[in-house]
Amino acid sequence: MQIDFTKMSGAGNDFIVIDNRQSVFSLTHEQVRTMCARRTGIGADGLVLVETSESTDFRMNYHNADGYPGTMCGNGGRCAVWFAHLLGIRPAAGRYRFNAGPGTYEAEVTGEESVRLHMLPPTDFRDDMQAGAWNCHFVNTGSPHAITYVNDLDKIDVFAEGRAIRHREELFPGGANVNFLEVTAPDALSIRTFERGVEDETLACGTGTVAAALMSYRLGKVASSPVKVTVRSGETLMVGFNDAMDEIYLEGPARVVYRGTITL
Ligand SMILES: N[C@@H](CCC[C@H](N)C(=O)O)C(=O)O
Repeated sequence: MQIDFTKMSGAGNDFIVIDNRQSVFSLTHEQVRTMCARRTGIGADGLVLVETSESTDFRMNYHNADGYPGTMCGNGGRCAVWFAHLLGIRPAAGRYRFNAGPGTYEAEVTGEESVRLHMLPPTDFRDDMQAGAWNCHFVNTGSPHAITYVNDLDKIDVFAEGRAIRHREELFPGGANVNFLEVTAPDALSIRTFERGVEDETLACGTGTVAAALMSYRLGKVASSPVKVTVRSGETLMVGFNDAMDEIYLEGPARVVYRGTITL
């Protein structure tokens, strides 16, 4: 089976994006893992299928690199919108509505390879959860995120420490993505994320970035919206929100890296 794909980067969080509006592909867990494998496959944090939807412009069907369906992917959603724009799914519109999991999302193209995604309200804020030596907070922003604050982000062994927290099922049933945050200004953070389903540190995580900004505002660690969040790739994502946290956006780059064909 030959599959045409587009490799995309959402601030360094990278994805294999496939136009599956004709429902040609029904990829197995092993096929997704094979495609996402860094050394022997295309290599990606996840795989996005853009599919038809009866009620919106398209459906985003997201899988993590481990081959299993993921929960909401913020950077993947932003890449899917730019991909839809390039496909001309709604020519000259610029504003899109799409389904992802149980949710419906809105987004707009804000410039060349720049997308603003409107996120659903967060749920399940929790504080002061002790994961070994780490005092964690938790919130679900479409995906589950554990959050801990550090003073020197570059010195953290994100793989080892993040993996240990990720598997604390007694604290986070089903596991969680793990975010290490450093507050750098009254409106700015730096973040590093160990991602569930990738089982490694990623260069960015959209729902993690949103979790970081909302948690930090709620705890009084940042003073205003929007919050500028510097991710591991060095790029910046913007998170804007109102005090009620029922209007939230994630904005940043969504780039085409290359296009290719793979034979499975
Ligand atoms: N990188 C994504 C998060 C994808 C889902 C996450 N790995 C999970 O399984 O919870 C993002 O940009 O939000």
